[in-house]
Amino acid sequence: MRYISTRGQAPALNFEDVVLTGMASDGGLYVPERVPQLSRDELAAMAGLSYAEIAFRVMKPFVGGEIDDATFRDIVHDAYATFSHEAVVPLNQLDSNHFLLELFHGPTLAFKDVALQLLGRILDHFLIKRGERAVIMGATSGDTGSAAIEGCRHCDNLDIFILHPHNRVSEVQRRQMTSVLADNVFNIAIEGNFDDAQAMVKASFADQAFLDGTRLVAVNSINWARIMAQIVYYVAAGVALGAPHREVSFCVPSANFGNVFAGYMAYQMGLPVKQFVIATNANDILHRTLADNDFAKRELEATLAPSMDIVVSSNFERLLFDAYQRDGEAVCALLERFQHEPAALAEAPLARLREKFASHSVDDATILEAIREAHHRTKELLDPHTATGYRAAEVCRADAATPMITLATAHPAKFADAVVKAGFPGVPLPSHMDDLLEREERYTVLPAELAVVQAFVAEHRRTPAA
Ligand SMILES: Cc1ncc(COP(=O)(O)O)c(C=O)c1O
Ligand SMILES: N[C@@H](CCOP(=O)(O)O)C(=O)O
Repeated sequence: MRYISTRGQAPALNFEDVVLTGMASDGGLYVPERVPQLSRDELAAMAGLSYAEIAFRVMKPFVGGEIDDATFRDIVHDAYATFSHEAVVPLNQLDSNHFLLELFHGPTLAFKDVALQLLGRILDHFLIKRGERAVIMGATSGDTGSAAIEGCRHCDNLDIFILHPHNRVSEVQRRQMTSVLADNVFNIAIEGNFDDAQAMVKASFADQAFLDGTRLVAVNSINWARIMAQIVYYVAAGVALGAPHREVSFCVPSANFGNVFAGYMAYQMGLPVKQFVIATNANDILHRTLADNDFAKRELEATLAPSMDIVVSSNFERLLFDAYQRDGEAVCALLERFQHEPAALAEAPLARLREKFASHSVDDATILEAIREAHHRTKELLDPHTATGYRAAEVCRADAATPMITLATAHPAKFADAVVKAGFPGVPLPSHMDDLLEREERYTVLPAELAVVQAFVAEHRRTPAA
């Protein structure tokens, strides 16, 4: 299996090298050169299998034999044994044809655990095999950070630097990161927003001189392995509800676009999907682009769904690459224009996107209303991100006959503020986090200046210069 860049200029890489990097050297993101196919028989045979077994079968072609089957199976089984629900990602029926796919039963209570429990183990495997050490730099709006720390902290060959926007993540999210006092974990609170943090991480991949030759690895969804692992739950949910014999639809609370892009990959692999609904909060660039071809940055707004407070949505580039029929030059030109001025998609690619994707944007007042409404109708207490999906699914679904699967991306206990604002007394943290609010914290506040952040990373990494 080879991976190519969405901007068409960087060298193609194999699986091992694509996992041990981040962005491509031309500024693009890696995607598989050819999307592996799952036949109807292969899909049908997955019904009733364990999540780990489905994961092994779906991901095996992406690994391309670079980890032997027995080892990869063990890695996958270990990763999903950390989840507190036997089904790993259970489907919860809300009404006759609307389901919640609960992705928050991992160690840090958000969907990021599904990929990061696996990625940490794969990185460990490759680094030990090579006898190499590496530095991780990641940007988080709250959930990726703790999931990455939890997934990678036991890997002695890694130093982990996570940048979160200072005072813009929930208290539980912050403490999940900053109370990990391991020697290889460094939390940096950036005086800026998520876009600032993500831009600094991307700039660090583009010019790695500050690390004197030490390898830099991504844990954000710019890393292909993040997408690969997230494809699995679309397939698992689809076959549980009758695929390949019937179509299903998905509604995905979206921001950096890794999650819904993974669903699109499942569809490209052969899962019959009728419709993808993209739900956004007030940071609605994805909705504006699809609805009005308004691909323009606006000021980032702080909302009740803070993990989706993102304007520059990384993985949209991967979808654009397909919409532009894999014309890397056109994608590059569009994204360079977007960096500096309002942009718009060409007519044909936009029409291609609209064939499969619908979208809806949900403001804070509507998030609270959706939390109350879902609880009234179904007794489920949704977190504010999932609430955007619940509402968007209702507004956008193409028909009532196709099962709609809304992705529940986080546990409500992570977002007590929104839950209380919606009129509920709050939600207890699971027992393994009982004392989270009393644990000692360690983090460093830094200005949103690339040179300052890079100097901090260079100084604190335990990895000696190569
Ligand atoms: C809880 C939660 N929901 C939804 C999202 C959006 O997912 P994505 O960035 O993959 O579009 C995120 C993070 O981005 C998140 O943490
Ligand atoms: N919501 C995310 C933002 C980063 O997204 P990623 O999928 O690219 O890691 C977060 O919680 O950090």
